[in-house]
Amino acid sequence: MWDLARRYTRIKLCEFEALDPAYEASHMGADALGFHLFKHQVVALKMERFREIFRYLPKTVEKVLLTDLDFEVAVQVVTELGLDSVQLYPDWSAEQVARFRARIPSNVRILKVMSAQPEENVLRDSGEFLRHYTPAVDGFLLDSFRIGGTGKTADWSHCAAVVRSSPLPVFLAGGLTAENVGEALRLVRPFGVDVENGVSDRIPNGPLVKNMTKCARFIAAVRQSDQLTSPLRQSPPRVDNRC
Ligand SMILES: O=C(O)c1ccccc1NCC(=O)[C@H](O)[C@H](O)COP(=O)(O)O
Repeated sequence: MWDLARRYTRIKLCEFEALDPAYEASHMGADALGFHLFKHQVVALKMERFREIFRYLPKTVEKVLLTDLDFEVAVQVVTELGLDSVQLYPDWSAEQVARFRARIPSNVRILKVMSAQPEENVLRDSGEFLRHYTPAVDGFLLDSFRIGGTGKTADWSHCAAVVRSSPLPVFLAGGLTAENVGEALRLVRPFGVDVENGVSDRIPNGPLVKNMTKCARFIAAVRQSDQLTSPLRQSPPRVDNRC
């Protein structure tokens, strides 16, 4: 579990494919970094790449695998990679998630992805969704859409209602930037925030690459908002003493 007594907004930056940006982001103050491994990708190749990156990251930075892999492959990958968390896309039942948890290292946190479009969720009623998965997971990642990386924001009043009714920590994702994250935090008050497009640049006809200036501005905006919105919010511990 996260140390919930430490009241600062957890910052999760996605998606990392190379060592340099991951290393820099983790020393810049990101709490968690997201690594994508989806079914259509070559599992062995990506595992090799991630292993190489993980060798150089501070242990205190949470390494999160985003995945839609089938059950047995996911167990193997999560077990072998030495991750801190897994962000699950498959719509396994809570019972299946519990079986998954029993097969992976006990320190690995499970985040269940939830769409802010209720009709995209396996259980359309948000309350029912939260109740179903709460016993099996450690938190939720509430994204604007079922398929992430859209760069689009959701209805933040709906997200705020989800956060209020969730017994577990919720990460807000979808279209966040250094410019709008303060407002998102004020309205939604999530446990953490997740961002991809807002800290990246699109290579024309190519992939997203991390823009380290945008990463730094995003982290600074979250920390500034923590100071402004709640006197109870604290600064995060140093990078070598984080939880
Ligand atoms: O990022 C993707 O391309 C992606 C594809 C399929 C499933 C999930 C994906 N990303 C998940 C994330 O957690 C993103 O960080 C999240 O959707 C926020 O993205 P953005 O709106 O670009 O900030």
